[in-house]
Amino acid sequence: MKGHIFILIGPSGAGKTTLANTLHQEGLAHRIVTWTTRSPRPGEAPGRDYIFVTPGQFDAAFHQGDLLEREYLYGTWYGTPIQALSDALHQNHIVLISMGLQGARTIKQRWPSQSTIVAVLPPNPETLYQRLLNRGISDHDLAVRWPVMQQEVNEAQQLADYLIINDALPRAIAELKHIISQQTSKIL
Ligand SMILES: Nc1ncnc2c1ncn2[C@@H]1O[C@H](COP(=O)(O)OP(=O)(O)OP(=O)(O)O)[C@@H](O)[C@H]1O
Ligand SMILES: Nc1nc2c(ncn2[C@@H]2O[C@H](COP(=O)(O)O)[C@@H](O)[C@H]2O)c(=O)[nH]1
Repeated sequence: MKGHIFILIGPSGAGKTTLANTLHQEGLAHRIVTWTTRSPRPGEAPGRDYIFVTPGQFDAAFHQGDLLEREYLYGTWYGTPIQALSDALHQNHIVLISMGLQGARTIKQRWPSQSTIVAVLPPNPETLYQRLLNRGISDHDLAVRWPVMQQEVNEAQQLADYLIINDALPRAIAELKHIISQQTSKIL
């Protein structure tokens, strides 16, 4: 198996999804659609951005063994479908996925030599705050996500193999491509 999983971690709003979507759309990395019990945001499509399910459906999938890991973040469950991820690795894909810290640890333990953790961090807290507002975050979500931001930054820095400061987006994209090239010996 020569596939590789690049896991993006970091606080909410740091730009993990934006970076991942860019490389997915350019055909440079494989997307795994994960499961969540939250509702879609405006512009999100079921099956493309997430598999949106009820807590009951999520629980059933987890207990049937369909999810490799599950993580409770910001009052919501998230989980990775095991079949899709194993298939992608067996097909030698370069997978790029955004995850919470606990999920990243689980994947690293399972595929230590085939996974790389990349922390995506904002240039400063003010910019992060503004990006969350620009994304149209609700007062409730802001109250849940913002207070844990600094702890997420600290823990992400400790866990990651690489760090990207997502200031100017084109630069952050170039850095991510460089990391993937280094780890896989593929020129992106
Ligand atoms: N370099 C950048 N410059 C300006 N805006 C950016 C940049 N990167 C991302 N954004 C914007 O910031 C917002 C948050 O980005 P994104 O949704 O990708 O964050 P995230 O890390 O995936 O968050 P979450 O963990 O909540 O899923 C989005 O509106 C996105 O368009
Ligand atoms: N451990 C996992 N974390 C996941 C998964 N899918 C997404 N996530 C992470 O959840 C937060 C919040 O996402 P949002 O879309 O509600 O803003 C973010 O950090 C994602 O990376 C997963 O399958 N497992």
